[in-house]
Amino acid sequence: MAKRIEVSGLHAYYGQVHAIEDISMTIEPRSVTAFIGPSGCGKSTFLRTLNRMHEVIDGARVEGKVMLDTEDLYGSSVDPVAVRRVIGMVFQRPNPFPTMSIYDNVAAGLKLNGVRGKGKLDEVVERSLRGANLWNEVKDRLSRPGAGLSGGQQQRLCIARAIAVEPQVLLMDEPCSALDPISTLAVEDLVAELKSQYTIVIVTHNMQQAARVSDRTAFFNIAGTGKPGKLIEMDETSKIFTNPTEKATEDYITGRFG
Ligand SMILES: Nc1ncnc2c1ncn2[C@@H]1O[C@H](COP(=O)(O)OP(=O)(O)OP(=O)(O)O)[C@@H](O)[C@H]1O
Repeated sequence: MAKRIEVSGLHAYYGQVHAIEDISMTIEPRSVTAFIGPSGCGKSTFLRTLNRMHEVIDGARVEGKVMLDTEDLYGSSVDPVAVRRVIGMVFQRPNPFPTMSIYDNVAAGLKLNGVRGKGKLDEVVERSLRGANLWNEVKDRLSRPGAGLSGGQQQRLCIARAIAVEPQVLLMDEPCSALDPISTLAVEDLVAELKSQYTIVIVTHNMQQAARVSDRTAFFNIAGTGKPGKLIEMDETSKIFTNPTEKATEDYITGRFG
């Protein structure tokens, strides 16, 4: 299921604003890749170019190439909605559909994909909630609103919703920033389990988190206000955190940045 992402020469713009410049990298399947870097360096923008979410913003555009195994995601015959289906996304703030039950939150994407039949839906909902380490906490209240769960539970519900449709890649944009430390650990444990099946990319401001959950880390930086963000280096996480090649990376991870 997991696929490799190969990015080459990627630029992203918001109207006249050149947000990220000339990014090339390979994101390996069945592993976790972390994106770190100071605020405004374009981590979230770059993440959103990987599943064609960037272009939903008025005036936003992308140049360059993103390959998902052998498929060119920006190819002229590619449907962006289909791309978003195979490259799922989990956002900073848990965003369950507020009026829907826990069950329907997880089943929504399946129903949209035309899956019918209670037996099949029940099976996928249970498997996804188990996969998100949430089943035991919610199995007796599946018909209650998803919005009634705690923040950490809501985030795991959003992860269950994302994995229910069996994506090939899971993009996570600061998925723990609104969570308490216990819920954060629950989500990190989950990420560690999911990586055996998925290609996972996680944007995080928390460097301990990047060190705990990721196999490879990409450090992005920005030369100054109004300048585009750039990829400075990408390597094994242990290398980035102990012996980075670039001085800018070392300054950032040791807190000397700025
Ligand atoms: N909707 C938008 N319209 C115009 N400019 C935007 C928009 N979203 C982001 N930008 C700009 O693009 C640049 C990169 O922003 P982005 O949010 O990707 O950075 P980031 O590294 O994820 O930041 P943070 O860590 O603070 O979330 C910034 O200069 C930002 O102001």
